[in-house]
Amino acid sequence: MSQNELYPIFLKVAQLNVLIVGGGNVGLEKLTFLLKSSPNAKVTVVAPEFHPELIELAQKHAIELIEDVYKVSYLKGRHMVIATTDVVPVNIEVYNDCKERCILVNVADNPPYCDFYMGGIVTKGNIKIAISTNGKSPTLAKRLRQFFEEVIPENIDELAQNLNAFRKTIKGDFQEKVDTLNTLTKGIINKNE
Ligand SMILES: C[C@@]1(CC(=O)O)C2=NC(=C\c3[nH]c(c(CCC(=O)O)c3CC(=O)O)Cc3[nH]c(c(CC(=O)O)c3CCC(=O)O)/C=C3\N/C(=C\2)[C@@H](CCC(=O)O)[C@]3(C)CC(=O)O)/[C@H]1CCC(=O)O
Ligand SMILES: NC(=O)c1ccc[n+]([C@@H]2O[C@H](COP(=O)([O-])OP(=O)(O)OC[C@H]3O[C@@H](n4cnc5c(N)ncnc54)[C@H](O)[C@@H]3O)[C@@H](O)[C@H]2O)c1
Repeated sequence: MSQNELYPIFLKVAQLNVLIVGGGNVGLEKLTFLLKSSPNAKVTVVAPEFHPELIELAQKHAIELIEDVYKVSYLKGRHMVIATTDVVPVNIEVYNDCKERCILVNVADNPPYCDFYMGGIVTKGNIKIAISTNGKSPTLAKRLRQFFEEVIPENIDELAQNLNAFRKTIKGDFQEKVDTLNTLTKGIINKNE
């Protein structure tokens, strides 16, 4: 069985500069999922033309829109770039320009030109689960996201909040605190014990 070797991290996109190149259907889809998970993400979109829904979404979230074709100068100060244009050579140019500058880049729907993949994301308060199929089936990523959105209870966040409050009250050294928290939470997964 092949193994997913991607390493997931949870980015503070509100303090990173993200550039999306292209503002059509795919640009809208990527921006929608980015903002659904991270409503305060700092994003700029550059394109000569924008999907009307993208303009609407940008206004709601203070997203900067630049009405222009891609130029390498737009990479200045960016940490992460997502290329979504309908012109393959432009997407490849964005990819190469980013690689030269060590900027993380994703050419949407084009795995060989991705340093990272966007994932399916489930958020319940402070709890977040990211799903990857290693690029094998984005449809399955979507279905798994929908499944976990259904089955994970809304009040899972209360559990996290209560444990956070409790963890601040525990006395003892680090190991004693770890032991106390592990004993307390054992029942969450070992239902039969
Ligand atoms: C998860 C999600 C996140 C997001 O977009 O933010 C996401 N794709 C989503 C939906 C979706 N995308 C596509 C379909 C149509 C059906 C299908 O093809 O399955 C559907 C389903 C639908 O819309 O119903 C088309 C598609 N996508 C890729 C290819 C190329 C290829 O696979 O080779 C093609 C074919 C293009 C063509 O035919 O030309 C590639 C990628 N899409 C990824 C992410 C990365 C892998 C994630 C993973 O590991 O699973 C990766 C590798 C790169 C990337 O783009 O980051 C989001 C669901 C969000 C949600 O609902 O929660
Ligand atoms: N729409 C889909 O669901 C889908 C699914 C799979 C693959 N794709 C592929 O993804 C690509 C994009 O699809 P789309 O539906 O978003 O296309 P689209 O025509 O809706 O959008 C393309 C966007 O790229 C912009 N653009 C064009 N040249 C540019 C440049 N030089 N610099 C910056 N922006 C530029 C356009 O102004 C527009 O905003 C296509 O190659 C398509 O075949 C699309």
